[in-house]
Amino acid sequence: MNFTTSLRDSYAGAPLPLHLITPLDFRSIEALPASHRWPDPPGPDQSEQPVPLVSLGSPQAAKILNHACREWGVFQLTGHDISLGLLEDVVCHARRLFELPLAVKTRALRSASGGTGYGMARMSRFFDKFMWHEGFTIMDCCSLGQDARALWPQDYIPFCDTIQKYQNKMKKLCQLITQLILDSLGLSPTDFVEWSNPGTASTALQLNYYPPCPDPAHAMGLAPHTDTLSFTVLHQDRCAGGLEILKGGTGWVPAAPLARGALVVILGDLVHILSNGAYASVVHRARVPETGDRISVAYFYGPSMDLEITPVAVEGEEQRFRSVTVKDYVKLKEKYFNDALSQLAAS
Ligand SMILES: C=C1C[C@]23C[C@H]1CC[C@H]2[C@@]12CCC[C@@](C)(C(=O)O1)[C@H]2[C@@H]3C(=O)O
Ligand SMILES: O=C(O)CCC(=O)C(=O)O
Ligand SMILES: [Fe+2]
Repeated sequence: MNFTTSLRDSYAGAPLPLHLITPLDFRSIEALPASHRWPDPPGPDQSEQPVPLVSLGSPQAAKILNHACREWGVFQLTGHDISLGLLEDVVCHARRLFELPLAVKTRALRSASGGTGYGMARMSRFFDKFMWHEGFTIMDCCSLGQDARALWPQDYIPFCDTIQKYQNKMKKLCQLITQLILDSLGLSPTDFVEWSNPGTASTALQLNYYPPCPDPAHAMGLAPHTDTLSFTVLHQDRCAGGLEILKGGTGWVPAAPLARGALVVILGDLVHILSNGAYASVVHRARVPETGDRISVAYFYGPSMDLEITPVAVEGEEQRFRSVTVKDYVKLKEKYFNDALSQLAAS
């Protein structure tokens, strides 16, 4: 018997009402409804420098990574072994999924107390406006098969195969990224075993779809948030109108891929806690493109739900956060959302 909580179980606690799960039938909408109209979001601050680029294998990689984690909380990654072909396949399957009629997609609707399947972003309940967005969340092999069969009863295998291949590749890449981050924080190989055990890692894959929008300037793709786990590896299908990060709490900086196949690594709250705030999780949002639609594929990676995280304080610095297990932090985030980290502040 295994009593370890999975990421999936952790989201089963607080049931959500259906109107916070089922997206709008975006294709049938001709004007932006008031429910989806956001007060003018400030445009990006184009004067900023571009997000730092870490090229795996380059002699500069460790140095740039350290700088990027300290100053930005985000970096672009090239030199990884995820092929362009696989990245394109995943986007292609995501598109096939989101192009299904709403009635078919809702056959795989996330349940009120579930973490996986089709629906709005989980965080929707923390905002009074709705986002111009549909998502599909995958947390482990069982839910994948079940949800894919609900969508394509006869033809679910190609989708599952591609997703599984992507998850396997991403998991290996994330182990490597974890190693780089931990090394750069001066942690030991023992810590690495705990933080990146592929057998107990907490992972989730999220397909994001931003449909064509009648009024992109007043719509919000994904509202500002930080990601919960250690970090997120994001693939974007286009080079404009997408991810923006909040730099230094002031301006929104676009983080479109700098090269074909460049992935964006977004630091999450668990690395923020571990690094005692030195590698801060970065607030980010997604805009809606001016024309056409947009797809992004986010892979969330973290350690076992049972791992207790204790901040590593450097140079006699005070410990800024209390120690917390991953599962307790996930609960705090579900309750307090963007205030979860301050709930953890050491008194
Ligand atoms: C492992 C994760 C990470 C989740 C929850 C769960 C599965 C879905 C992820 C997202 C995806 C969209 C933004 C976010 C804020 C959301 O609402 O759902 C993410 C959240 C988090 O990073 O907190
Ligand atoms: O679509 C994007 O660019 C952002 C996606 C994101 O932030 C997420 O899935 O958590
Ligand atoms: Fe995110």
